[in-house]
This record gives sequence, structure tokens and C-alpha cells, in this order.
Amino acid sequence: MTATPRTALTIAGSDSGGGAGIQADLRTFFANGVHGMVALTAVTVQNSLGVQGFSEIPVDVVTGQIKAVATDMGVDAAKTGMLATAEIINAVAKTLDEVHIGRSGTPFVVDPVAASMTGHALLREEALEAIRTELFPRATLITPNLDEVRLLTGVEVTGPETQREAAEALLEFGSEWVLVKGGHLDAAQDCVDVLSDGESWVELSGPRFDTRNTHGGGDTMASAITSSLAKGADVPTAVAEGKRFIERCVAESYPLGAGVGPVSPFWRLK
Ligand SMILES: Nc1ncnc2c1ncn2[C@@H]1O[C@H](COP(=O)(O)OP(=O)(O)O)[C@@H](O)[C@H]1O
Ligand SMILES: Cc1ncc(COP(=O)(O)OP(=O)(O)O)c(N)n1
Repeated sequence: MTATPRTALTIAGSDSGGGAGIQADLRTFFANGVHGMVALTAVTVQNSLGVQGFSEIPVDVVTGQIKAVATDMGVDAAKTGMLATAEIINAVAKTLDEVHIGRSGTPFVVDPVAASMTGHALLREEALEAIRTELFPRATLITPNLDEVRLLTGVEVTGPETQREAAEALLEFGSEWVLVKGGHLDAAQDCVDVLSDGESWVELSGPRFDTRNTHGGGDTMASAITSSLAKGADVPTAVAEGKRFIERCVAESYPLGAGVGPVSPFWRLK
């Protein structure tokens, strides 16, 4: 009989264009040899030009999906992406406690998705506070980009020094680790992400590829990290593996539609 692979759960929204959200997460889990499972939170109407709208899934259906897979199939690591409303966030937090996901239980990655890269909101305004108070204290790792850092802390990141300042401010909200991603520092020659638990500090640096097709990059990186955690890696190892994975995905990203094309995990399958 074939051995059961490790499992990972994404709690996130659907992207009709297939580049971000649960579509990116499931592709990434697959490319990393992990069985992917989903708790869908919202359905977006979206293409390469942006998000035209979204509708959230009823709260009991969101929590029901988490309980269904956790109690039967088991979850080796979990992540969140688009959560849409404070009501969903509060209910998800309570359910995660019931199935022992987060903090000292199953590794739990929070990608605090607030808006698409095209600037369209993916989170109702009042929900940011719920991410801070309900999800961050339960998280093994949080993975904000620079826009999310500014929304969450007010810190304007301009380079590694301010990335450290932002990481310190974010750790105050109670996550075990924080990764402040530097992909949006467009003027920088390299892409530097800063990882910390408040004691150890790691600067993960890689080449900046000249492409505008980075749709789904944050989801893909968080899912790659979640895959490594599901396979038993510690946080610094999982983040280093996630960084190597997303680098290749950006290098092989492709144009699709008239706007921003997606990053590609296909390189792993070649
Ligand atoms: N042009 C690029 N070349 C190489 N790596 C990139 C590029 N853009 C982003 N990355 C990397 O992709 C990951 C996600 O980056 P970032 O753009 O900061 O977050 P998000 O996708 O959530 O907005 C980070 O590791 C970042 O360093
Ligand atoms: C359903 C859904 N979830 C997440 C996103 C964010 O993806 P993107 O706009 O590409 O931003 P990053 O991946 O760079 O954070 C989305 N658009 N849709």
C-alpha cells in the first residue's frame, strides 16, 4: 500500500483567474508533495486586471470545512489567506482551538491578506483588528508584505533596517515568528525578506527578477513554507525552503491576460 503523504490545510478565498488564493495554495502543496485540503472563505470575481467583487461563504460552512478535514484526515500544517470578514476570522480562531491548530499545536501560518496587488480590498475594513487580536497570537509564523506591514503597524519600510523595526512591532501582537517580505522594495537590487522570533534574526536575500508577473506570489510562498512545516521542518528551515521555491516561481512566471500574470510552480514538475 502507498504511504499517506503529509497534509496541509488552506483557509482562504478562490481566485477565478487561478493565479492566487486557494488555486495557488493547492498547486504549491501538490508541487511540494503534500496533500492539500481547503476551507473556502470567499469567492472572488477576478482576472489579471484585478478583483471585480467577492462574496463570502457562510461562517458555519467555513468552520464546518475545517472540522470535517481536521477530525477525519488530520492536518500536519495549516495556513490562512483571504478571510474577508471579522465574523469569519473570529469563528476560524475558535475552531482552530477546538482542533488544536496553532500556537503549540499544529504549525499555523498566517498570511494577513488585506488587498490584492492591484489594490482591491479582500478584507472588510473592521477585520484587520480581528487578524491582529485573534489570529496573530495563535500563529507559528506571520508573513506580511510591506503594504500589510504599514496597515498593521504604521511602519513605513524602506530597507532591512526598517524591516527589523516592523518585525519587532509585529511580534508584539503575539506570533512566534514573523517574516517581513521585501518584494515591494522595487528600487532594491535584491529581494530581502527578514525573519525573526525576537531573538534570532535571519536576512533571506535572493536575486530580483525583472518581471511584472508576480500575481499569487505571497500565497505561493506561504503555502511552500506551510508544506515544509507539514513535512516536519522547523520555521527557519521551512522559510529558507519557501524562499528558494518562490524564487524559481517568480523566475518562471508567465504572462496571462492583459494585466498581471501568475508566478509558476511548474518548474518543480519539470
Ligand atoms: N521580482 C522578484 N524577484 C524575485 N523574488 C521576488 C520578486 N518579487 C517578490 N519576490 C519574493 O517573493 C516573495 C513574496 O514577496 P512580496 O512581493 O514581498 O509579497 P506579496 O507577494 O505578498 O505581495 C518574497 O520572498 C519576495 O522576496
Ligand atoms: C482569493 C485571493 N487571495 C489572495 C489574493 C492576493 O494575491 P495577489 O493579489 O497576487 O497578492 P500577493 O499574492 O502578491 O499577496 C488574491 N488576489 N485573491
